[in-house]
Amino acid sequence: MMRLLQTKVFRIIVDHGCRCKLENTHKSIVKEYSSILNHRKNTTVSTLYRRSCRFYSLEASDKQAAASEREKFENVPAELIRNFSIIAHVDHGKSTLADRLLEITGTMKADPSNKQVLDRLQVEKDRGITVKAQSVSIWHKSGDKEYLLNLIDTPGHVDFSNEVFRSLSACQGVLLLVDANQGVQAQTVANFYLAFSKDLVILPVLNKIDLKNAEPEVVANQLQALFDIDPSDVLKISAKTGQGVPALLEAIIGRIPAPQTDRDLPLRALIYDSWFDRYKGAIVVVYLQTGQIRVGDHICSAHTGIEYTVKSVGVLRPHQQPTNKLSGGQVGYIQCNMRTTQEAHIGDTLYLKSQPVTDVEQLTPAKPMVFAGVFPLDQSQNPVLRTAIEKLTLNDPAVSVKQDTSPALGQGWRLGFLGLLHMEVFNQRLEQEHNAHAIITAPSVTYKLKIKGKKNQELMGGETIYISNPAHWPHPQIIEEMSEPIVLATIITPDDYLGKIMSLCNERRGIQQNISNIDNKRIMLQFVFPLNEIIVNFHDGLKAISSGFASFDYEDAGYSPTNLVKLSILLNGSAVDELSIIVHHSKVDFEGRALCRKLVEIIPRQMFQIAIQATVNGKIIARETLKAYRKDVTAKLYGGDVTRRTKLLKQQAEGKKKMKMIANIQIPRDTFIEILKKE
Ligand SMILES: Nc1nc2c(ncn2[C@@H]2O[C@H](COP(=O)(O)OP(=O)(O)OP(=O)(O)O)[C@@H](O)[C@H]2O)c(=O)[nH]1
Repeated sequence: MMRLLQTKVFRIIVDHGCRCKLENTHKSIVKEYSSILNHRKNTTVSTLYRRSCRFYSLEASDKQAAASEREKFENVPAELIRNFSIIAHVDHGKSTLADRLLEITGTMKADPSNKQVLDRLQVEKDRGITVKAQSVSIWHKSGDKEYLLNLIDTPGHVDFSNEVFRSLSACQGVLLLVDANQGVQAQTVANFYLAFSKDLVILPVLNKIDLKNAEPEVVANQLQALFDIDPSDVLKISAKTGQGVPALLEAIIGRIPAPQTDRDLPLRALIYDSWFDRYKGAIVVVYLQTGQIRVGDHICSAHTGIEYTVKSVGVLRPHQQPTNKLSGGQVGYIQCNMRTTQEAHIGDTLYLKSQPVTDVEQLTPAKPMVFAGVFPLDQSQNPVLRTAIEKLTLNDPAVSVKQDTSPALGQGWRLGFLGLLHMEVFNQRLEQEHNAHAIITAPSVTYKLKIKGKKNQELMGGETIYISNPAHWPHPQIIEEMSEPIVLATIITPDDYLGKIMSLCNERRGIQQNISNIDNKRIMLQFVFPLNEIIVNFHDGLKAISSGFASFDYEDAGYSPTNLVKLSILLNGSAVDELSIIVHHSKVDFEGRALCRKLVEIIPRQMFQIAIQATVNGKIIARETLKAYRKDVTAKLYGGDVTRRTKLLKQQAEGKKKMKMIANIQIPRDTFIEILKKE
């Protein structure tokens, strides 16, 4: 009977001209019809017929709705478009505001489980931070007009400010979000000046006004004191409860200008983001400055000159929604079979082959600040790691990549990152998104060295070289001058913590430049720091001594003369260059002792004793001894089941896989980073 009914159901569908669908999606139709089939005992064939007709007429109306929405996207006039980013200090509520905007405009159903939906990467969910800017197109009705709002949720952490910078090239305005409880923080200042320098309209928005400690008036006054923002222009919202968000939507429409574009001019599509799709290759996210682009168009890259045929275009909702064309002023994606990561160049402009354009806008590429070696656990995993790095750098173009080799770790790469968090996130994404496991060496900055007069070793006399790998540090006798990268840092703190923060800055060789009051409780400090003093642990240290209240941001400030030495590590007499670091001469003894102490903690005891020594120019300055010990994991087992013993030994073997054999010593793969983390 069941068979008969099923057959009838499918025949009915076939009779309604859905043969193709039936044949193609047999399983899914059975699933979709399961509710009908579940009631089959009491259902007549004619009821099934009626239900199936309703089902398909519903599907047809869905299709119609999708087609009319596609048309809406294709025909939206530029005057009805608003392109903006949400920028703010870490945790001031950007992603939560994006959630509310999606809900209030009906792009996403209101549901308490909708939390930071634009933070789609696993690493973002794990860490609760945004690391990747995410664009989304939403419709909003205001009066009798429907507007297309293209919003970009950006990261807040200083290491990802490059994402903010790129996103701003697709915008005419920004929402500068400030937590009404915490007030203006270091990244608020940095983000304000970034948007200001790009001549964007800035909508100041105070968030979290639902919190009982919120002080919207005080924070509005801070904005006035620092940025000359009129307090009456400041909007007050709670991204969590939605309070004030409808008024914010009206302000976006009223105060942010529509993009200035001419759709009759030749196409100029600025690439500001990209990602890699396993089946479709590189997909680029573009802002159309002028012109139009359609599926089937022949386009060229201004950067590489390579030609492509457009396979698909569309908008991000935030999933990909295909359209037939994109027009000037719009933000959307283009898939055109770009095969390699180098082809999808951020800041590149795509134009129509038939209408070449010149003088294209260029986005300055991000400048990596921190460098580290990345090596496979064993050389057989080299191809996997290479592919993973290639794909990930497409999604994270701020990472620079160069081939590298190390005597102990083999063939690998030297990667440049914007900061330590960026490096950790990249490593986590390699593992989570590409299942590629790597050893990452201690991060270092790029030093500038001038080599003495005549030709020395491989180097030319008088030559200036840049060294980011301590293993390549030349002999001190041939160095004439050395300088290190410095940064101008901004710290904002309640005045109670000023004393402790000053001593931390002095300890890190900071030189004070400026101090000013933001209001009667908060102070803004500016310091120049050597970059290598703040890449590891400075931010955490600052947070710890200020109970989380101080915030920190920095920008590149060039190079400054210095006096540095290479601190090398010997394990049982063998130099392990991968563990060496460059330190200021005033800190050599302290750092040498700290490094040896750390290594004793990190390296597991082994069958033999290990001498750990720190040396500078061949002179030993610190030593620790790691005693011999064999961990017998089965020691606690008295007789019993042999499978239990094998299981323990297997677990021990798995643990060993995470180690690297260097100078005959098993070293855990995270040693290289752990040693730099100060106690
Ligand atoms: N009470 C209250 N909490 C809020 C509000 N907006 C955001 N939050 C909370 O603040 C925390 C940070 O919010 P996010 O939206 O992740 O902040 P973000 O600025 O996107 O963070 P990053 O992207 O990491 O810089 C979360 O715990 C939110 O629930 C608000 O209006 N009121």
